[in-house]
Amino acid sequence: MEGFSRLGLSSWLIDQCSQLGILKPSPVQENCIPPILEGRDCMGCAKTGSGKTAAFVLPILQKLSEDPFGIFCLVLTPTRELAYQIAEQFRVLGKPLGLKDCIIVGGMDMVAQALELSRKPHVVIATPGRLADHIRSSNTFSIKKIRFLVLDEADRLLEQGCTDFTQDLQVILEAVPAQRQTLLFSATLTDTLQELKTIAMNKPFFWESTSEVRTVEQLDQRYILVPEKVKDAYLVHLIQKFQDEHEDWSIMIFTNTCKTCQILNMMLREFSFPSVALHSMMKQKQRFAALAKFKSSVFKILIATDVAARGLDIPTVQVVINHNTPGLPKIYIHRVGRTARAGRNGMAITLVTQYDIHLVHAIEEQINMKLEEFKVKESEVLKILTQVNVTRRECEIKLECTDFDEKKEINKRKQLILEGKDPDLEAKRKAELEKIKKQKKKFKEHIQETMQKKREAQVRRKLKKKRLRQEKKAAKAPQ
Ligand SMILES: Nc1ncnc2c1ncn2[C@@H]1O[C@H](COP(=O)(O)OP(=O)(O)OP(=O)(O)O)[C@@H](O)[C@H]1O
Repeated sequence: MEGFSRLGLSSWLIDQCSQLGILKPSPVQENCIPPILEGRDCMGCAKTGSGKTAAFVLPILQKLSEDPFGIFCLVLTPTRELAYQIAEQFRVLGKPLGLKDCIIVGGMDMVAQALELSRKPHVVIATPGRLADHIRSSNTFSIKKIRFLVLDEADRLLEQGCTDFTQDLQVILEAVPAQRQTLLFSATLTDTLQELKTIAMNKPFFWESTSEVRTVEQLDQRYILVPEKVKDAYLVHLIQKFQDEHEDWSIMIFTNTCKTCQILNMMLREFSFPSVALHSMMKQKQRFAALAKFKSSVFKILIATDVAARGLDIPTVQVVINHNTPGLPKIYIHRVGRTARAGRNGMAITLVTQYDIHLVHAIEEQINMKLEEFKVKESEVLKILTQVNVTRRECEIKLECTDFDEKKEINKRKQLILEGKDPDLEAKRKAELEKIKKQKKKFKEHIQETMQKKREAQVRRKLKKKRLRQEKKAAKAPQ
């Protein structure tokens, strides 16, 4: 208990912490809570599962208890599930305050959210897209007086990845006061440090854990080198092995696309594995239900896209399997961070094909350690290979009979409309770009072909000259 009071936190907060089993501050809490309580902006970069959420929730609650009003704090986070998780921490730790929170995420009823916002909750936890929509369309609430702005997974919010938050972020930053405390947290802040400094301008306090290795010590990191065609058989074999060898087990599997996620889930269920999928093509209610069932161990396997890669705190996860090697080391760090949290042990296994070896090298360079090979009896895998591949193909055919691809197309169109673009015009533009690309490729190939022909002709000419010289020499030589 001594630890937290030394940081300047009140006894009621320390009592709340102990109810969650938080007895001693973790390094990120120890280092970031005092400057936040002093009123400084803060950027905290610490490993996955090291307690970054409480590092900002605790000092905010302390400040809120001293001068309570709504809306006091705005937390932005990249995914809907993460918003609910953060809200839960605020709720539990802030219970004695009678804390009112409000979650503003996409996929949920906008009118109900607008009503909740108008009731001036103390804390708003939001994904940028939906909050920006509310700011654009409603004048029944204001975030002009907030004291705290938190960007959780701050580097992701600034990235222009497949979901680009930057425009929405701009709208939000224009709606919050310049006089505020800004707190930025992530396990991977360093790449976006300069951009982050433009958001946290109040002489930010920057803290980064000093350890050389960027993943947690308790995490056993392995790889299996597999040909693409036998990947699924390896996956099924690995799951079977964990099921056979462990009483209490729970696995998260990451895939690169919604479709693969869906197909693999169907396939695992064909093999009677207790699995459930989580990806952005699912309805929000299904997403929450899937996560809740996995958290409560009704399902032991969660198969997900990178929508679940960051922040989710599910202590029971013992193993993370990367069905594809992540293209960016940062994504790898967050994915494998879903296990071995808060001092627990865990294992991460990455399936690597011959085409992904350079990606593994990039990951190893970033995390500053080598992955070890996970030994598997190949003969065991070969026994199930045909059955697994046939089952997968059957699942693919089943999925083709549904409107999955169509839905994807509709979602894409919806997204473009939300971004203020005309989907048909965009399709035309894309087709034109494709055409130009093809023409360029053809032109390049044509040039390469011409150059090659020239080179060959040159070689032929040289050889001919050489031959002629030799023939002349031979003719001149005495018989
Ligand atoms: N001081 C502490 N002692 C023990 N457990 C803690 C402490 N602080 C937080 N925890 C617990 O550790 C777990 C991980 O915390 P949290 O989700 O905040 O990690 P994180 O650093 O935000 O991870 P990520 O980078 O993956 O988002 C949670 O279950 C939390 O309740």
